[in-house]
Amino acid sequence: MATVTQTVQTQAEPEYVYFHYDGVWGHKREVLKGSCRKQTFTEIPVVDIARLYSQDVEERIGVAKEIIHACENVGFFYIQNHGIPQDLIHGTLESNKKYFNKPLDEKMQQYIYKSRNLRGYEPVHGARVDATKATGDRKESFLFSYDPEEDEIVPELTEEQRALLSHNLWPEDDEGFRKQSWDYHRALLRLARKMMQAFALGLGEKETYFDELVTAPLTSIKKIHYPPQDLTSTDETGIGAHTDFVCFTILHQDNTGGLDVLNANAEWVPAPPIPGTFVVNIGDFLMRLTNNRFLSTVHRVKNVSGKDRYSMPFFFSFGMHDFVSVLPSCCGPDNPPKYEPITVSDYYKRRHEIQKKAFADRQSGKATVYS
Ligand SMILES: O=C(O)CCC(=O)C(=O)O
Ligand SMILES: [Fe+2]
Repeated sequence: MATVTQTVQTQAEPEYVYFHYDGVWGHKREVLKGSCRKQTFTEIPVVDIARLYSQDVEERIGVAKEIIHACENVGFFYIQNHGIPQDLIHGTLESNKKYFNKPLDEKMQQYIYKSRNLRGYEPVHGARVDATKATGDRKESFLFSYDPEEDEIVPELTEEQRALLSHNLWPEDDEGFRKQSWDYHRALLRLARKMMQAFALGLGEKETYFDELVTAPLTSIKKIHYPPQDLTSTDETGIGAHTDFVCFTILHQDNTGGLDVLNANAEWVPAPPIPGTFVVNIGDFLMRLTNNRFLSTVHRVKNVSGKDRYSMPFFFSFGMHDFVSVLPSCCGPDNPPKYEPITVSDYYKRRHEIQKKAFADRQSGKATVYS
């Protein structure tokens, strides 16, 4: 007698990676396997930007094209030969460490919720990017933002424009920390403006296309200290998976490692430290401006090294008062603008409201449950 064997095909449940995007946690990407896998990156490209400083525009265009390729395909890339002196970086990292070594009550004098617009110090577990983690991010940070008086060329601003600027909360009696921070900021601002010119060139615009939008840009430097994570806890993370909401970020990471970047198959690709480089990543605002041509890529930090990790993202956006629409070179009859024009100020106001509400919900014990 013949036996009939019945095979029951069980469909595997899809797996997802969750992340924080556009101010909220809960966005997800399916982990793609087998024939469903897409063509996507498996490493982060390195771009040598020395030729951006060449007198020959063709040389500059060559680098700009490499940069655009990375923005479209990865949204993350290292820059090499960027021109920022190593001793300036080293001095700034040392002064950051000194700051984080101060007693907590001294640092809490600059608590971000004492400031009007979230500038200053945020303690360990103060932020919780990954809402599935009960304890919050295992990191402390100090954030300060653009001050026109500290720019190489002080921009002329109306009273109304000045009113939109941030108010930084500096530690009293620590002139050295403040001075070091602005020296580093000035150097990074010069580099960021250069990068903006490269984006313009690579997109086929005039090199100076964005110059007027970056005379008084919204910038922030976040000095971060990640103490070693508790390896026995599944609840610990350095910073949860997220996208940055600015135009782009120039990140300095020390040699500890722990930064991961999410590709289209929802695999985590490491972005290990490469001496002498910065990591540049595209944020939501530049993705918006390029009608999604540039990728604002999800990333996270897990500090499982057993050591302290120090990093410094420099976040860069246009001026607060600037009204920005999707770039003409990134839309057309078959590709209409996906986004309304918006001022940077309104865009940020919305994001800050979301952040303040999330903080208030946490304080009042209101829980959000994610599957
Ligand atoms: O610390 C890092 O390497 C990344 C930090 C980061 O992604 C952020 O602050 O947005
Ligand atoms: Fe980030």
